[in-house]
Amino acid sequence: MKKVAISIGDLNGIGIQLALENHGKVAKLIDPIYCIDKTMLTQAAKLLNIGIPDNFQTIENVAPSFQIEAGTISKESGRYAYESFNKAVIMADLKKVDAICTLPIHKKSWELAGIQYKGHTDALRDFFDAEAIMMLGCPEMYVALFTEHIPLKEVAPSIKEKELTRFLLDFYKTAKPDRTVAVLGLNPHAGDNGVLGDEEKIISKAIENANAFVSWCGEGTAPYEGPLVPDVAFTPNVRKHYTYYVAMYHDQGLAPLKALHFDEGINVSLNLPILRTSVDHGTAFDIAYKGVKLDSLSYLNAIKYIVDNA
Ligand SMILES: NC(=O)c1ccc[n+]([C@@H]2O[C@H](COP(=O)([O-])OP(=O)(O)OC[C@H]3O[C@@H](n4cnc5c(N)ncnc54)[C@H](O)[C@@H]3O)[C@@H](O)[C@H]2O)c1
Ligand SMILES: N[C@H](C(=O)O)[C@H](O)COP(=O)(O)O
Repeated sequence: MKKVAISIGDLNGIGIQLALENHGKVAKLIDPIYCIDKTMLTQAAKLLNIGIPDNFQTIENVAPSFQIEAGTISKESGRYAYESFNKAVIMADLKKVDAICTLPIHKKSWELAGIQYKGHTDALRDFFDAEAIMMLGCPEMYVALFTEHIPLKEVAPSIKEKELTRFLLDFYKTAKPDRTVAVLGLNPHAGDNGVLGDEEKIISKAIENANAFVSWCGEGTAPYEGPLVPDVAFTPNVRKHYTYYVAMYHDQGLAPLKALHFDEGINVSLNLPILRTSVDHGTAFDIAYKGVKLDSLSYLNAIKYIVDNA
């Protein structure tokens, strides 16, 4: 069975409930090591009124203990979530585990804790000095993000031929798409022949470059198509032609993905020396520690992806 380090996410959120409630199912698929100290686990389990399974394997000295405050942004919780993630990454880097699965963190809590990263992907990029790619989805549809956690106003200037070509080659190499990949335009109507913007010229050139490199290597012909008009790219008819999409920015790709596949979708970090998967949802502070029945499909699918790919 694969050994997997599970970082516990923001303890003021729903991650720990997901971990405890699904441990029985998860332990049938993998050998999980939860990156949480016994004291914090006991506190959370008591608040949730959930028993701790006998074989719930934890680690010690993750970070200083703190008082859990359900649904609250806090620097203590942010620090704990980050250290939990850090421990999981180190275990994977040292090959103590085969992969990591991350439960959700809160970005503001990380910021309050003085953490310079916007999320896990960003931190992994720095840790491994590698151009990690954020891909979310499920077997029906995967979306890779060319830009991710940056303000919208910075998206257009970030679209550069060399960087996008590199991204497309990295994505081809690590996602190993088995169908043609759709690359979205940036502007309304993909610029409408330059009437509404011209970043599509750069996108077209990067697609041309990536396709030429791939076919020059004898790997196949033209894995990429585009730039597609973004507002029709996810209509039912167009989706019949594609499983993989490359979006130019976060909400361009994740709004349609989460509208269609929020429950079952997962997050995978590609182009790294380790495998990391995650749920596609956040900390859900609005329902944390309230006895609400959670949807566990994303978490279970994130574990299953590791079983199939680690
Ligand atoms: N993998 C991650 O670490 C990750 C992923 C996405 C968002 N986030 C972060 O989480 C924080 C909160 O984000 P948000 O409020 O925009 O999104 P969210 O996904 O936390 O919540 C959106 C809605 O979905 C519901 N929901 C989410 N997961 C659920 C589940 N498993 N079962 C039932 N209902 C569920 C919530 O109650 C809420 O109504 C932000 O800081 C965000 O950046 C982290
Ligand atoms: N963009 C992701 C999502 O919406 O699910 C999320 O913020 C997680 O990002 P990291 O994988 O960098 O934590």
